[in-house]
Amino acid sequence: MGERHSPAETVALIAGALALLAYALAFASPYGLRVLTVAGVYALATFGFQIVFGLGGALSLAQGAFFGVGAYVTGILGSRYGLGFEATFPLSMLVPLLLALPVGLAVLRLESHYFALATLGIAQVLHLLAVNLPELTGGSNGLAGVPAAVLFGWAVPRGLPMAGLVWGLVALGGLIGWRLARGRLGRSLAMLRDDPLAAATLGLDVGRLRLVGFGISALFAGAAGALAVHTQRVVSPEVLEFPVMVSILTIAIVGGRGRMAGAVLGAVLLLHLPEWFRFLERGYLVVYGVALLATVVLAPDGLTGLLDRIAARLFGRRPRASVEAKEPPRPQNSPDGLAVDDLRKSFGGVRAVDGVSLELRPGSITGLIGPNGSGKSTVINLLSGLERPDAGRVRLGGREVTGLRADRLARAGLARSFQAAVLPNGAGVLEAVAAARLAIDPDARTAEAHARWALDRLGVGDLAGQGCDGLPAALRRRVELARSLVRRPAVLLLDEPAAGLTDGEKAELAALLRELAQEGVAILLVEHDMGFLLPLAGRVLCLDRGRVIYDGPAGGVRRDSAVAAAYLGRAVPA
Ligand SMILES: Nc1ncnc2c1ncn2[C@@H]1O[C@H](COP(=O)(O)OP(=O)(O)OP(=O)(O)O)[C@@H](O)[C@H]1O
Repeated sequence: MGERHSPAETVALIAGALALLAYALAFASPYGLRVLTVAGVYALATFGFQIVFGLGGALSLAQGAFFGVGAYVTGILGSRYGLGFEATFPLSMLVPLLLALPVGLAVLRLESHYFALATLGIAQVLHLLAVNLPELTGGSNGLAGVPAAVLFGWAVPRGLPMAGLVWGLVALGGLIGWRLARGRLGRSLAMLRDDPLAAATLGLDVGRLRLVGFGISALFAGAAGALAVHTQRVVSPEVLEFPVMVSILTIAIVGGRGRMAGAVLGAVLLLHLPEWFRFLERGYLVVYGVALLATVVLAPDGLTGLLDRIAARLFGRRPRASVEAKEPPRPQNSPDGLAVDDLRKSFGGVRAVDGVSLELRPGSITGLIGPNGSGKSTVINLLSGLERPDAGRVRLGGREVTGLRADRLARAGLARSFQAAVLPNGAGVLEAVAAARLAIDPDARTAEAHARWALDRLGVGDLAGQGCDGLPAALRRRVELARSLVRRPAVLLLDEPAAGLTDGEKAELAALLRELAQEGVAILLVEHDMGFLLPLAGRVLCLDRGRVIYDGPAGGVRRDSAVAAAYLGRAVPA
């Protein structure tokens, strides 16, 4: 999170760079230099893939295709039109980007496996085009005699100069990729990787973020494709075939998902393995397969993850710089709260929500009860934008917001919790809470200071340095609530926040909710636990099969015959 490299990481980076330099200058044969150059090309292509796939979790199988497009743009413009590197290189990045944007708009909202297939389709269409447009592409033979990269009038020869050019661009690309990954984009992408719906309820525009990631991946792939052609001096449909994609995917996974250093490490290793095991001849593939399997099984976070763990064991974990708590500013709370009129939603034949009207006034706590399956969660999903209503109107702060997307509603001041608290896998607690302000604070340190304030307010400030994984359910709920609180919402929708809490914890939660209401937040509380809910809520609505069967003061719920009938066979919960 916005932090610099640790000393150990810096030493490792410098040592790695020096080792590569020494090898290139003193030991590498011309052939060895060529392998090293190609490794650099693949590292560059993988930087982009680390952003879209490693961080964003979108398995884009178009990365190989963008690489191929970049290669063809340089090949065609260089060999047919005699354009120099200063023109072909940027165009080799731009054309894949121009391809990625419309394609991305069309396919990025698909579910992950359909998205992977759709992007694979792009690669196949491009391959067909490359083979079947011989006037332009040279057909299946491709184009030979692509000129050297001409830089400031100097034709960069193969060997050391070309290796220098490629690795110089790898250093630059790696730095840009690292900054992107550590910055707001990378942190946002990492938040939506595991649970895009939850990320949207924090105000992140999932579609736009993925599109930006996809576009960046195309830029990197195009740059790599251009350099590949200058290294090989030929371009053929092979650059658009699946092995390129498989190599990029393997490099990312072996090196470590989402890590720029992983892309470099993975590329150098993967390109050199065949050379090191060449003496095994055909047996090499078995060794390669076994090495790959071993890495995936033994180092699931890749080689960089493994190195991290070794470093942590040797030097101990880095103590987190302690973060000063800072109260996030309150936005102008919407004076009118949330007003819902005749909301309806059916799933097939099931009328999950059937004409619900309610009003959440600033400073009020409203309870929503009903037997299992009566539509309570669906109401919250409709109000938070995760489902679109079939009919009805919703106004937030006096503004019509019916059918608005979850991220827009979140940015308009609405926050929600889930029945099972959703926290990002592998993230630290402070990081997870700070991430809830990604849509508000561009600066990570400010977001962390606000996150610390929210955790303190929930009495779990001491969790700040811990990871989310493995937290007990009650603490997960508090951390999730901190993620709502840190955004200073005007309207807070809570789905069974007291489930699984001890009596003491419930009392603390009740006190906090009262405080929030006093500050002007409008709260909707879905709850089965009447002992918790009724003393808190001013007003209670009871749903049965999607309809409101009680709407009145909390005190009247237990005496109401319709409520009793809805819970027939079960007593109205204690
Ligand atoms: N995505 C969906 N697709 C199909 N049916 C759904 C969907 N979501 C909810 N339903 C149905 O809508 C009805 C209301 O469900 P909902 O989860 O809103 O109830 P609930 O009151 O929150 O229940 P619980 O107290 O068990 O959480 C149920 O019959 C449920 O099966």
